Amino acid sequence: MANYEKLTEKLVDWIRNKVRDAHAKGAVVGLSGGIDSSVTAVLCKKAFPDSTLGIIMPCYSNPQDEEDARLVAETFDIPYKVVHLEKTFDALRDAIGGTEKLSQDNLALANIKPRLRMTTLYYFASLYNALVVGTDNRSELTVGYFTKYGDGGIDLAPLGNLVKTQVRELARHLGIPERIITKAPSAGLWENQTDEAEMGITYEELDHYILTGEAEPRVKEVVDRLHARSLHKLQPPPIPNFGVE
Ligand SMILES: Nc1ncnc2c1ncn2[C@@H]1O[C@H](COP(=O)(O)OP(=O)(O)OC[C@H]2O[C@@H]([n+]3cccc(C(=O)O)c3)[C@H](O)[C@@H]2O)[C@@H](O)[C@H]1O
Ligand SMILES: Nc1ncnc2c1ncn2[C@@H]1O[C@H](COP(=O)(O)OP(=O)(O)OP(=O)(O)O)[C@@H](O)[C@H]1O
Repeated sequence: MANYEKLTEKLVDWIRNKVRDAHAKGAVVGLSGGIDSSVTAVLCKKAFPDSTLGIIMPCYSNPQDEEDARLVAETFDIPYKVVHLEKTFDALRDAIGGTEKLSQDNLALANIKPRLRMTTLYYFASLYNALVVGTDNRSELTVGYFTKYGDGGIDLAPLGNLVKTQVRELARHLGIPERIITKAPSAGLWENQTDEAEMGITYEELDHYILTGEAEPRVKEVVDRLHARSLHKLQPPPIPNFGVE
């Protein structure tokens, strides 16, 4: 039987130690109204009851997600700020000559959203001498399902060793509202986007493969391909191993 009480204690200690090792004083978390950021924020709140800050950053997002993010902040007494990024997004899109349409066919544009959020989170982290605590889990990290230097631009990844289905169990243990646990995971980069539709596999299939090494050929093909293609996202930028002669 998995012990989520023990895991919670260990993760809370881990966050506290990592933040203290960095001589920082607290945690800043982007609150999307989804399960990963809700769990991360609650763990941070337990680690730093007086210095955890949630930031809600709507950018042409589903209004229900903002409501869910507020619900989590209010339920767990996490102080938060709301920073609207639509105007900034529009200004940048216009300056770089980007097209209007946010869609799967326009990832260059869609990936600006998580990168604006990253910039905002680092502003507050610097202002309050806190670390940016990321929400990426092991399932997403395995297949590179995050934006490089966007939601991948973080200081700590406490959920990075838990697959999505384990994050769900942890969320139940922490008392995250059920409607957040059961809604379809989405990066919210365009209308009606869902993680599973975009990846072409379910989290159940992905997690089973990660945990057991076994999957049907279709799943293996997708995961192995996405994994190989995104390895660069988890490594520092390559530097030549030669200098001037
Ligand atoms: N081999 C290589 N070595 C070094 N760098 C390499 C590279 N190949 C590409 N790159 C660089 O990486 C860039 C592509 O990576 P990236 O910019 O991340 O873009 P990309 O992987 O194409 O898109 C991000 C994916 O993550 C999903 N996402 C985003 C945000 C949140 C979530 C979520 O659910 O949490 C999911 C999103 O829906 C999309 O499928 C290229 O433009 C290039 O600059
Ligand atoms: N509207 C938002 N406001 C604040 N932070 C956001 C917002 N959207 C995304 N984020 C941040 O970026 C992270 C990646 O979010 P995204 O919604 O893309 O997918 P996710 O990995 O399924 O996370 P979650 O389950 O928390 O939604 C979130 O966990 C959150 O920290």
